Amino acid sequence: MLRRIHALPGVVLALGLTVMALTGVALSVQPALDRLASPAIPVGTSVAALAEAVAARHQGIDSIRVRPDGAVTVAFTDGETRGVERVDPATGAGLGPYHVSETTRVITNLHRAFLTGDAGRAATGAGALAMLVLTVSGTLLLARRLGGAGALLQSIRGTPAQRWHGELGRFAAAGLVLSSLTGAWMSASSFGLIPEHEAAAPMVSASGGAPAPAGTLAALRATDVASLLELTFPAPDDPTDTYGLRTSRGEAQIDAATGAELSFTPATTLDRLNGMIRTLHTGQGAWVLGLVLGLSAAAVPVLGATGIAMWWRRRAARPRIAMNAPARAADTVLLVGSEGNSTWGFAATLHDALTRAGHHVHTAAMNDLQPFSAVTERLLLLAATHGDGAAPASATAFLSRLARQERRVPVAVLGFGDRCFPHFCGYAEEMLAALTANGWPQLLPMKRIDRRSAQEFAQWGRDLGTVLGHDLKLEHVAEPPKTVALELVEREDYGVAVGAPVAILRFRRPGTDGKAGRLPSFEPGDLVGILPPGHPMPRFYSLASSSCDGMLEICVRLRAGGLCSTFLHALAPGDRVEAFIRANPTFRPAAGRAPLILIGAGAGIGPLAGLVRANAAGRPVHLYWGGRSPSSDFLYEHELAQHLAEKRLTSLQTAFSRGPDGGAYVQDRIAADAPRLRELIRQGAQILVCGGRDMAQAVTWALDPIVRPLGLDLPTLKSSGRYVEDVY
Ligand SMILES: Cc1cc2nc3c(=O)[nH]c(=O)nc-3n(C[C@H](O)[C@H](O)[C@H](O)COP(=O)(O)O)c2cc1C
Repeated sequence: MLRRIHALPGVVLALGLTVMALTGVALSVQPALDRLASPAIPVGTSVAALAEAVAARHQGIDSIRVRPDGAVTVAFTDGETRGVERVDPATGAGLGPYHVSETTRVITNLHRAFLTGDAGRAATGAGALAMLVLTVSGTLLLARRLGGAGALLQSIRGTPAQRWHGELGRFAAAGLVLSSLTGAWMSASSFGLIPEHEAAAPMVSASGGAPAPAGTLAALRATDVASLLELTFPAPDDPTDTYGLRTSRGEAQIDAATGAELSFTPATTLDRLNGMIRTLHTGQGAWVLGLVLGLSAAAVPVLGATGIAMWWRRRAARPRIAMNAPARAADTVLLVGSEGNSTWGFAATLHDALTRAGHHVHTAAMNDLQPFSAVTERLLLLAATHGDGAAPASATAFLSRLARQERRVPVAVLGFGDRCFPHFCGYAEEMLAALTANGWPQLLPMKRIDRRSAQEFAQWGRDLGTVLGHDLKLEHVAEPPKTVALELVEREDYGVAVGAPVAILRFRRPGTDGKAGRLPSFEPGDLVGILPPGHPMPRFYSLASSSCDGMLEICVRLRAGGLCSTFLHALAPGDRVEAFIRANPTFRPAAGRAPLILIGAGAGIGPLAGLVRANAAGRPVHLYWGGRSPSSDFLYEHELAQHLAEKRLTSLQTAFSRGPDGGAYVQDRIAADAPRLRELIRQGAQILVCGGRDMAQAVTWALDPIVRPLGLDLPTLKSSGRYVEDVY
């Protein structure tokens, strides 16, 4: 719901909000320019002295105004000539005619009303409110994603669009809340929805005597120019007319002959509030605030573009569910937890079969769980597992939402996973434990589906049909991933002599006329899915290059009986494979220049070497890597030496289990380097680990005593994104 509140106005109003924001940026620099252009208003100069100095240069004066931008102007009538000039508030000397440039006028009009009068003003008012809703909902979404309000400043992981959106959003949030609240207020008061105080001056009777020179009038002598807003002069041919003196304290009428204060109407709280809101919105008279608000507004176009990119990606990735019943009318609620979208395909098959059997089925992402209606009879949960037994993207908020659900209905959990992972269907199990602990009745015992097995899914469908009292045939045909052909151009072989063959394989996209084609976009640490010939199930490998390197590189260890690794190891230059890219945004270096500690073993060096290669900016990067023998499987040996010389790599520690020095593992190097690693972690270093599960486990044991004295532990580092793993 919150995401919809954020995404819908964001996508629909992006263009209008961008116009308002960019014009706001242009106007925000005006107070600083005005501050430079206008002489400072002195303290200690009386309004009387200023009025007298100005009166000496003109035949008739209508008013002296101190404008919100700090300029002091005089409206005068000299015979037939009327005009407005800027004056020096200290001396009353003329500084030339006052005018607002045509450009500023157009920008202001665009900002306030899209150049279209009242309708435009109403639209910008609604835009300000929408911006407020977007900022507040965006902050709540970010807090939810990072694990609560207390985690709002933690590093943000995800795709580049997600990271830019989150980083800029939290940078600009305070300024945008201020601008949108004050903008909505000003818009409401311009339409009379909030009263703008305009107290009528009381009727007074002036003495009617001959007007005295302005410089002699007591009430004007007692008022400092620093507090002046406006002084209106009496009409020269009307002896009963008075001076009108408006200051921040209120409005007074002054007798033109005696200088006595005939009336005083104090400024109300509403007057002061309106003035303060105008200053907070425009920054006029507060130029630093103006610049801060301008910087916040400058983030809006980027927030709009990245927000639309994220929305489009999510929309395009999700399969269409035909005949999706609204939640309030559904007897069956089917929720999906998926990262790579394949579980959505199973959900669509189940949804169709249940709908054909006469059920009203509402299918949605697990994060979009809504309170059940009175007609809801059952809940079906289809959940994949990602990370290391973790929730997939569309289920991260599910368990906390489930805890708020009042009604319990019978529930069936179907886990999707891969038996090769130690936490097979770990997230589905975590979910089941939470459901059981909270007293949810089970519709069916939990089932785990290995590697998207259509047979296991069909079997579960039969069991579900038995419980529902009718046949349920689930014939799922997995949609094949959209692949591209890749051609092997180069291979390097290692490790044969030590019984651990590893190949570095470099592919290109075949193009026309023998030229390379355009590779899909990817970064080191993303995954490439490769379909072994005749097998629909892809195998995933971590990428050791970025698409900017002009080739796709992977490091593959030959596994005994491994279908895909055997296929890849048999490839010769010129051979082709069918492949697709799967982003792996959690395994990325955090933005900034904090040191990186890269730890890996064997073929796990692939993505780490790719990260080092991409470090042209010379960020401190320390690599710990373990192999078997320096003479047989020292992967990337020459390239790493070059990276050290070019400062892409700061330090390299290797460990060889069959080395000449008796053998050591990467965790031994870590333990031996404890003081240096502790110092790097104290400086905010991020740790990225890639390789086999046993190595990763041994690394956590070696690191734990290193981080403890810093008041840290690995779960904390993991949850803040400072310890990330790509483990297989
Ligand atoms: C990076 C990655 C990590 C995974 N981690 C696990 C895991 O810890 N346990 C598990 O059983 N399956 C794991 N899997 C397998 C997925 O759960 C399985 O492929 C599932 O069908 C994916 O569904 P989805 O495409 O809807 O996200 C992982 C898959 C990937 C790509």
